[in-house]
Amino acid sequence: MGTTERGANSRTLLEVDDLTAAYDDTPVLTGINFRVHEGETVAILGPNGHGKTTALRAISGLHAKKGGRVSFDGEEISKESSHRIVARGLIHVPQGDLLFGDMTVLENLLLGAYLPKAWRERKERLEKVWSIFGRIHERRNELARNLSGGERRMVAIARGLMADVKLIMIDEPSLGLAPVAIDNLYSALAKLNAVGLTTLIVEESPERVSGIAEFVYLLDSGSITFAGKADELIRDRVMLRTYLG
Ligand SMILES: Nc1ncnc2c1ncn2[C@@H]1O[C@H](COP(=O)(O)OP(=O)(O)OP(=O)(O)O)[C@@H](O)[C@H]1O
Repeated sequence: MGTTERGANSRTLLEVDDLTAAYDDTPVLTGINFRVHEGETVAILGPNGHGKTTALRAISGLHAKKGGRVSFDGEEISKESSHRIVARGLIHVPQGDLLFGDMTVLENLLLGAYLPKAWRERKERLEKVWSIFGRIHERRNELARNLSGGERRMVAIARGLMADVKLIMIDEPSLGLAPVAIDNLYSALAKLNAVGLTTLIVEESPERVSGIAEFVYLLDSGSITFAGKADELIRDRVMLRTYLG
């Protein structure tokens, strides 16, 4: 189990070494390396189409890896099924909402607690979810299809928190939301860290995550081209112009 300069006292929860992935013969990830330590909020940033979603899908077993090694909580998971990876507590909230529109908010959340331990603890977990996403507590008996885009995004993330989560990976939570909805969502995401959760967020720009991410990686054309603080990346005008336009 390794540590790096940024988290000398915390365990490494997710280790990704030389991960490669492709669609048929087209390479998308050309060997990426990164770490997430227990209790951290980390972001993977980068322009659209450069491999961020593919990286999350490869880690969570939804897309076949070509090569490399992924370890979670001290054990290699490179070859495991997505079902087994979820059971280990590595939860992936994909892009978009993927809610069941004709079910209530509460029913959607309970779907996230489908494994036996999570089901037994569902009441406590709901209390935790309400403490983070107060807005959806007010809307708990509403059909999901009647929610705003920002509320739907909150429910999708909250559903992930109903599982036995050790690390939650959230793919572009701000996608398609109005600025005020993004602000509300990010205020809630800041609380994930406060309740001790470990979070990996994928976003396009460093400004979005600078308030909550302790460490960021820039993914460009399938490679990590920057690793450091979000503020350093924001100050690095050349890097920003080159990669994020
Ligand atoms: N199912 C697929 N089949 C073939 N190519 C794909 C598929 N999904 C993604 N790609 C290609 O793989 C590359 C990386 O896509 P990916 O979705 O991982 O990027 P991204 O950085 O997450 O961008 P976005 O935010 O737009 O999803 C892109 O060139 C994309 O066109």
